[in-house]
Amino acid sequence: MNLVFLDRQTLAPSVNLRRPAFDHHWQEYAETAPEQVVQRLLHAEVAIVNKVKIGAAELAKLPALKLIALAATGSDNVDLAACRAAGVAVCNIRNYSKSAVPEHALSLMMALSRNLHAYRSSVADGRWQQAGQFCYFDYPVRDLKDMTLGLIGYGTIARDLERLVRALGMDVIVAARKGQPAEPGRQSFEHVLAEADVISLHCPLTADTHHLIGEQELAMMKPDALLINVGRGGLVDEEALLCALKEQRIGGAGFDVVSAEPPASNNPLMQALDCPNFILTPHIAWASQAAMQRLADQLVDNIEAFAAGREQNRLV
Ligand SMILES: NC(=O)c1ccc[n+]([C@@H]2O[C@H](COP(=O)([O-])OP(=O)(O)OC[C@H]3O[C@@H](n4cnc5c(N)ncnc54)[C@H](O)[C@@H]3O)[C@@H](O)[C@H]2O)c1
Ligand SMILES: O=C(O)[C@H](O)CO
Repeated sequence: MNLVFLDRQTLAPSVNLRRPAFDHHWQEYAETAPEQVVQRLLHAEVAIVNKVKIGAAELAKLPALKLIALAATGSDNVDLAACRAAGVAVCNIRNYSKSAVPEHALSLMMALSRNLHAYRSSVADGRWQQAGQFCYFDYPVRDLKDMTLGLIGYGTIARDLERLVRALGMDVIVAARKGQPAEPGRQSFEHVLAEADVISLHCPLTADTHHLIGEQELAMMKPDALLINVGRGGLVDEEALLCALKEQRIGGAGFDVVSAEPPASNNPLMQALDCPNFILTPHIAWASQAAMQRLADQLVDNIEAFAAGREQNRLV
């Protein structure tokens, strides 16, 4: 079996990626540009990708391909419908980041609610020396205790985040899918937007969730609410968020993801970086050594399962 990993560099060099325990030929590339995908996968039965895009146009030219093994939970870079139509199986990685990503989301929430970023910058700028007393109050400092977290998407990561924040004394409400009514355990999407002090996004990026949060939704949020996005960039209309931040219509935003990564310098969120209440990290919520190693082990498990004729973590 020919296995080709198109973007090996998306896993840190410290990760031990064992070779599958069956006869195979392994080829890996540090990175792959869109125009190189077909040529590199021409003889591959198994394509391994983290973020390289594979769509209907590529699949049409890859008759040998049998499996796309995602080195990620998110599958928005692969056209699942086209894979189904082409008879190409797809599997992803599950549960590997259930500590890492919730901890990152919580870090963003804490940093924003206490304005750590703004205070750190002002200390660096000499503001403390000018304060004339032992402290100063340029930015609000808020406790998460007694705040309400609104979860959009309630899978592995969201449930672990819920466990963490409940220990801090936060209340948690979970949104029903947009356009669907409230049901036991789920409040309507609009109710969650209006009631939560912190909104955190944990659903996949699909046609249904693209720009789930836009101008209208931002306007429904409390004026001091925080928006956390460790899911996917496309979930939020970035222009609308930039306006809301600049016009101080929301309390702050903590993002680990943007719509195109790495972001172009004209990405709206790059223009939000001078807002003291906006924090952007470079898609590293998942990237603890422990989580990445779990991902790498599960990636090879998935491929071995496929080779043995077992369905494991299959999306298609
Ligand atoms: N920033 C990072 O480093 C990082 C790491 C891992 C995962 N992620 C992202 O986080 C997402 C969630 O990961 P997970 O492990 O919790 O996945 P999961 O599959 O366990 O949970 C996703 C949840 O979203 C729900 N959902 C699907 N469509 C929805 C919709 N239209 N509206 C509301 N909910 C919807 C699903 O029912 C499911 O409960 C992934 O899809 C990925 O995009 C980011
Ligand atoms: O979806 C995921 O698992 C993260 O984005 C890392 O690839």
